[in-house]
Amino acid sequence: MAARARARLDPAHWDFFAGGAGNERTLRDNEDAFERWRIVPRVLRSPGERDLRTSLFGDELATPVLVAPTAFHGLAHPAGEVATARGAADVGTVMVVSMAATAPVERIAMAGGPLWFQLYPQPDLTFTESVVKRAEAAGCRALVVTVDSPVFGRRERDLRNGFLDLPPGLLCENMRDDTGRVRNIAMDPDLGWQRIEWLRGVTGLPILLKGVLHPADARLAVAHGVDGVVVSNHGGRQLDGVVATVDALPAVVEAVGGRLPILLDGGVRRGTDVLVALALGATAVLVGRPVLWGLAADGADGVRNVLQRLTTELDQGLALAGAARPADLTGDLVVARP
Ligand SMILES: Cc1cc2nc3c(=O)[nH]c(=O)nc-3n(C[C@H](O)[C@H](O)[C@H](O)COP(=O)(O)O)c2cc1C
Ligand SMILES: CCCCC(=O)C(=O)O
Repeated sequence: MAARARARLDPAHWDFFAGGAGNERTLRDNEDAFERWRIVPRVLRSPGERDLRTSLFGDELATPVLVAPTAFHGLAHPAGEVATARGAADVGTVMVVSMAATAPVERIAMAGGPLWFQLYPQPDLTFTESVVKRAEAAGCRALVVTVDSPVFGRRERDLRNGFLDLPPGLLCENMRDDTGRVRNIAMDPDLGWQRIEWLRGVTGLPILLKGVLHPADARLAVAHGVDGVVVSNHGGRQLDGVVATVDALPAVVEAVGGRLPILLDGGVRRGTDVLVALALGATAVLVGRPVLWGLAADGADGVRNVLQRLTTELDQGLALAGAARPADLTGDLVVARP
């Protein structure tokens, strides 16, 4: 799917989607780290018909594989995020809409599937609040606050390509203010826990923090009353050299101690990767680039295809490991290779 996407994309846009920060160590390591885990299956457990349904914040999803928020789907396919949302809705999972989407959240919502909204809190609080209200009004079911980006990562492919902004005709439609002007997305170096407390007062939606890697931050997330944590390094696009997400997961799971759902993204490319993440304590995973490859290759069908394949592989993996449902995937079913 990646090869088909690459053949279709402008090379600078391929680099924007595929690339990471710095030497791309973390980008590579997210995938490689899954190679270091091995499954220790159970036998004679009569897994029967598997049941992949996953509850999150009161909604039931058909699969624990969600669509990570990624920017600029209009670069991948003319139907952009609307096509992505259709593919996700078809498989019965959540699409997390990026704040940097090239389609308005109201139109993405027309695909009918469950949406969450990803937020970069802006220094302008009045505007930030208006974006949150807009996402709520469009029917988004949770807010995913990206906390790993006080400044933008150094993406050398984009610097080399001179890829700085969207081409004419594409805009960050959810950055329109009440005068109709489209604002630039600001990264806020002053973002701190007080902003999370402020957000808690602004919205009744569940709040997830995306980009937690350190167990101390996971404990603070619990203390601040957030509703979920996404173990993520932004797909290796922010700080290069950061720990791979599946390697960071166990300590975060231990710190949270079951008080919040923990999700993971980064390097999930196979159903067996999902299986390993769930066995290590994640409730669900999100996929970024594979969804973009599906979108670029085949639009909504390609997105559906990618999500369905991961789900089918997970289903088969569950049966072969002796599990009937995600909750049966316990930590004893995986070992780290020496
Ligand atoms: C092209 C691209 C754009 C992204 N845009 C956003 C974004 O707007 N907001 C955000 O929180 N994360 C963004 N991310 C990070 C993803 O949500 C996710 O953390 C990452 O892609 C997961 O890794 P994977 O691509 O290996 O599955 C982006 C990632 C990519 C590849
Ligand atoms: C202003 C767009 C930010 C997109 C993003 O988060 C990424 O490219 O990783």
